[in-house]
Amino acid sequence: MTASTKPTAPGATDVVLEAVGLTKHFPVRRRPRDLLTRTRRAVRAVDDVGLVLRRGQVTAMVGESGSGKSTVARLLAQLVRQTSGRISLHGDEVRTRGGRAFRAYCRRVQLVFQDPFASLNPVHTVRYHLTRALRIHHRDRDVTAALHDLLTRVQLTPPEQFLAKYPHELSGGQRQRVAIARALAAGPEALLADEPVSMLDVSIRLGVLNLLRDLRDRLDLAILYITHDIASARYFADDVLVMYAGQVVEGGDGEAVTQRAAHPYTRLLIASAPDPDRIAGEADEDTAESGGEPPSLIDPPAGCRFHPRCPHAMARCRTEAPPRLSVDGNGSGHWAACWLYDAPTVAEAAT
Ligand SMILES: Nc1ncnc2c1ncn2[C@@H]1O[C@H](COP(=O)(O)OP(=O)(O)OP(=O)(O)O)[C@@H](O)[C@H]1O
Repeated sequence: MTASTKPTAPGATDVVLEAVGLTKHFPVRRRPRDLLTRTRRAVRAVDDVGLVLRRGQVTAMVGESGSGKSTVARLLAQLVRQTSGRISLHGDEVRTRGGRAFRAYCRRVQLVFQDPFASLNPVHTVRYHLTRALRIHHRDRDVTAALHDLLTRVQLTPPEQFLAKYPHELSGGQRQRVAIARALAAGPEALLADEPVSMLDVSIRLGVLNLLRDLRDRLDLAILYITHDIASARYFADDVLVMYAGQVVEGGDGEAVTQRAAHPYTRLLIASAPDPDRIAGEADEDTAESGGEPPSLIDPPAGCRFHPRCPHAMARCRTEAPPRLSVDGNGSGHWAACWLYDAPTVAEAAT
């Protein structure tokens, strides 16, 4: 049974941002032999990705390096243009770049980058960064009060102590809080957080994740949390999407995906994550054989892109790309793009 792509509870009115069939291929410079054969090659960074961000919910996008997560964030933030597919905010598709509707979209969908040091200008103070963002987006606001609000909201208090500081005078966690405050200055409805804690010391990561959770609850933000760390997604996200080689291979509510992972790749990710409860050397029998590397995105494998690494690969997996299939058949919304969940295929394989 193909899983429904319609949003489940909470209702469709809670949908803030939606992407359908989102695809980004980066052209690769042609080699001399490509000129002869007229081959046009491309890195298929994102292929046919669908996602929904809902008000007051965190959706985690998990996958290993190079799986296309950051490209999805840059597409949603309109920093790069998609090759195909559509992105809509409250049901309105973004069609043109420029103009009032596009500017409103860019205000309402804000991106927080992985490296707060690189995203803040070292020659400007916190006051400058935040004032500039406020002036661009809300010319009529009382700036002093707004600065105070923003810094309090990201728990940099007392605000007066931080306004005159330069990025190098702040800790990594404080810098990321300033970057988050700058995103909030626009008054967004969706926040795209691209590995927001991966450059921070382990000891302060939890504080920043708790801040994002607090913002989700207080401001009803729709948050996309991009990470390679499935353990943090388990802790933090309402919904989880798992990306492999440019495609989303599993999705559902956070608990289902992380506690009852269905796709062999998700199981591999979980088995590879450090887990203090697992005895060293002990491996899930499902994942023990799944070694190997992710495939080339210029020439990805036919069929399921995970099949060369999959311990359960069947003949069909090598030729046909699996659709989203319901994992439990009870309408929970937990799905996997894996032929293991196609009843006729499994029956055939068993005979
Ligand atoms: N501008 C670009 N031109 C060509 N290829 C690109 C470009 N940007 C990204 N890619 C390629 O697209 C693929 C996906 O990259 P992306 O950065 O989205 O992955 P990621 O999952 O975010 O990885 P990481 O966690 O390492 O950032 C990679 O193979 C990358 O080399």
